[in-house]
Amino acid sequence: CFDDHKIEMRRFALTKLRDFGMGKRACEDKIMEECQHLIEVFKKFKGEAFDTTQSINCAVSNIICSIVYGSRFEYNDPEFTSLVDRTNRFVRLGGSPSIQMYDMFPALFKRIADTSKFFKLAPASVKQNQAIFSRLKETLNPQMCRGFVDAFLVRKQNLEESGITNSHFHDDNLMITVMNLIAAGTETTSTTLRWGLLLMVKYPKIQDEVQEELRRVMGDQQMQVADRKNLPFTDAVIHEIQRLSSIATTALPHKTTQDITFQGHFIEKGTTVFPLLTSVLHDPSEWERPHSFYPAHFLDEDKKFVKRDAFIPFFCRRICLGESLARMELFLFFTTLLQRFRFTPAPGVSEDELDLTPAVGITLSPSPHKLCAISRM
Ligand code: HEM
Repeated sequence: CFDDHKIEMRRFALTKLRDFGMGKRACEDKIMEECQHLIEVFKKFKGEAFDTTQSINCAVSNIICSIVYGSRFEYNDPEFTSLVDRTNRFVRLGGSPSIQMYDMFPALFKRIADTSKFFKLAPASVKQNQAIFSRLKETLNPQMCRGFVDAFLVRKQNLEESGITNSHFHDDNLMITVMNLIAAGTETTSTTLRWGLLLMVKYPKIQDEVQEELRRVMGDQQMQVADRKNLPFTDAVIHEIQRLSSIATTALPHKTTQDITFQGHFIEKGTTVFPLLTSVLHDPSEWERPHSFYPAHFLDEDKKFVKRDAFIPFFCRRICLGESLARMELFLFFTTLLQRFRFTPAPGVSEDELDLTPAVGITLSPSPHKLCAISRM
């Protein structure tokens, strides 16, 4: 459900995220800078098998961190790695059946659900954010906001100076909004990217085609979002990665605003509904090969990219707040990594043996695996 304070926070978050570059050129530069850091980490493995989770999480998290806090972190900074690890554990634990049932029917499952591990994670994140906020407050300059937190603090200060003390701009709302943005902006995109690399390893012929298109159109040039339109096959592959992995199985809970009859079922106004995104992304009446990795879902007969109405990984109404950022990140990280590396299974593992069964969590992520990144340049 959406009350006044959520609407105000959502609107403020969206405006400020855009002000700090979300979906714009400035953000593109940040992502490309982060790609270079990620490439350096991958290169250090010298083609040996490794688990990409930590480094991809750090790279993706740094984008939302620099928008929210105003700066990025080094990948070996313990403050950062603990933040990223905790976000990861939070998402994994939050997807356990008992937490999911508690989320949907809190009154029924309050006593039964084992929420202890899940809720233990929150105090550490709160403490860590309080320390970051204090540092930002000490150096706050209202004329030069570095990120979302600064903008929030300046708005709060201005309201207080005008004598308004009951606004929604208070410390608790800052904390919850920041924690939501960091969690939503890290796990989703990094999980999708990890699916992308795993699928490239599993289907090397599709990886060949992507790399051939990148070579033909881009050569060694640095990627830009504007290049997407010239790379229809690669674009189709990225869409198909999102469709097949369907990392967010449901959207957030929504409430019906009027009585409605849906597929013969009467739903009363004010009922909470959980839209099942996977049921649409894998719907056999919408997709030719719903359970296969088939980039042609997004290509026409002339091999041009085509949009599909049933492609709704970000949902359709009151959509994901970070969609434009996520789309930019997926395109730039995926294409830059494939320009620089050939991805193969760990030695002794065949493509057939690679398991695509997802691990349970709030998002569906690949099961633990290692892969090799072999430098192409
Ligand atoms: C591949 C990446 C992503 C996917 C698949 C995804 C998907 C979704 C979905 C399905 C929702 C629920 C929408 C609804 O029910 O109304 C959502 C909400 C949200 N997403 Fe994303 N998301 C992604 C990346 C991001 C990023 C990078 C951010 C960073 C800002 C972000 C921020 C949010 C926020 C703040 C919400 C809650 C919006 C609200 O309460 O109205 N997401 N996302």
